[in-house]
Amino acid sequence: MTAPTVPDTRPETAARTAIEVRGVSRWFGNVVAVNDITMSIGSGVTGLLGPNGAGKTTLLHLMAGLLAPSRGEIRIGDAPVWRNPEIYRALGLVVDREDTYGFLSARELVEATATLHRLPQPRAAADRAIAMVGLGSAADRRVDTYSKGMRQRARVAAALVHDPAVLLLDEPFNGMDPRQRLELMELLHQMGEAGRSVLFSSHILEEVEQVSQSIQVMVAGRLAASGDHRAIRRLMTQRPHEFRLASSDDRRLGVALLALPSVSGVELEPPGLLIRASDYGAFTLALPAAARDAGVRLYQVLPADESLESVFSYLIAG
Ligand SMILES: Nc1ncnc2c1ncn2[C@@H]1O[C@H](COP(=O)(O)OP(=O)(O)OP(=O)(O)O)[C@@H](O)[C@H]1O
Repeated sequence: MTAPTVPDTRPETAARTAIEVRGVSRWFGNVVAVNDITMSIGSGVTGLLGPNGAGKTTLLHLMAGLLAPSRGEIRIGDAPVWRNPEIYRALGLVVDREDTYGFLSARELVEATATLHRLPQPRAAADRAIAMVGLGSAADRRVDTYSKGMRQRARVAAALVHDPAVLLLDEPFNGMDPRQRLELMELLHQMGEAGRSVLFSSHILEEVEQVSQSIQVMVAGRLAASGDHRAIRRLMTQRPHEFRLASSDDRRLGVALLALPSVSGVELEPPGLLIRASDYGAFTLALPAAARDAGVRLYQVLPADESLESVFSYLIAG
């Protein structure tokens, strides 16, 4: 039997520590949850974007060594993840479940985690992690008296206590209010800036593009796209799209819009207009000027097929 490889987690090598996913599939009976994924995650913040059921949780659990790949391999740094408990020195995971012991304070929770990691000074490590997530003043209160955002912070502190080079978070923004969301985004950003590889899953593009340097899009178990937020936004907006418009003169507006290169169809559908645009981004940019030039006042512009599923199915079809 070969000895488990210990990944190098010194801060100066963290920037090089990447998660390498090579040809990984995972199936559960007949369900293929992750289908032949190859990706490489470097330092900084990466968003794993996909609709419900895309396979994000399964992929994160594979990366965290909690699940065996049915095929392929995942490595962190130079070390395989599966059957390699040493990997947990380099890895922190925040799962998508409210499974914190409510009777503990955040400090007790984080210190217990530090002890499990056999850190030499668990108390000091817990204090550091709690300060990082900004829970200082509430750290000695029971976790079940916290808001959802505070509980999430406590769980992030526990995942961070051993200063891992890689942090994985499953839907960390779920159920948070806008302020808590911003605070957590700032924290992820700081951790990425410090050279860690931070990967978090989400089904909301706006959330992912605000904080991620790079985005991996998963649909139906497959990697559908990857790139920086501009490239992904472009992919999602330069696509055919339908809009419903209401205006002071729909007929006149319809004629004016037909002249736009980004418009491929116009139908008068009282009480408004149905527009088929060949390019979402170009159309939304051109619309206000076209209406103004035609002397028409716009009352309403509604995307007619804005569901995330339609965006994602376009991506896999494309
Ligand atoms: N233990 C399991 N047994 C059987 N099927 C599973 C299991 N875990 C996941 N699946 C299936 O694999 C697919 C991917 O699920 P997964 O939870 O990874 O997706 P997800 O993108 O995280 O979605 P969500 O955001 O809804 O959790 C789904 O069809 C799911 O039903």
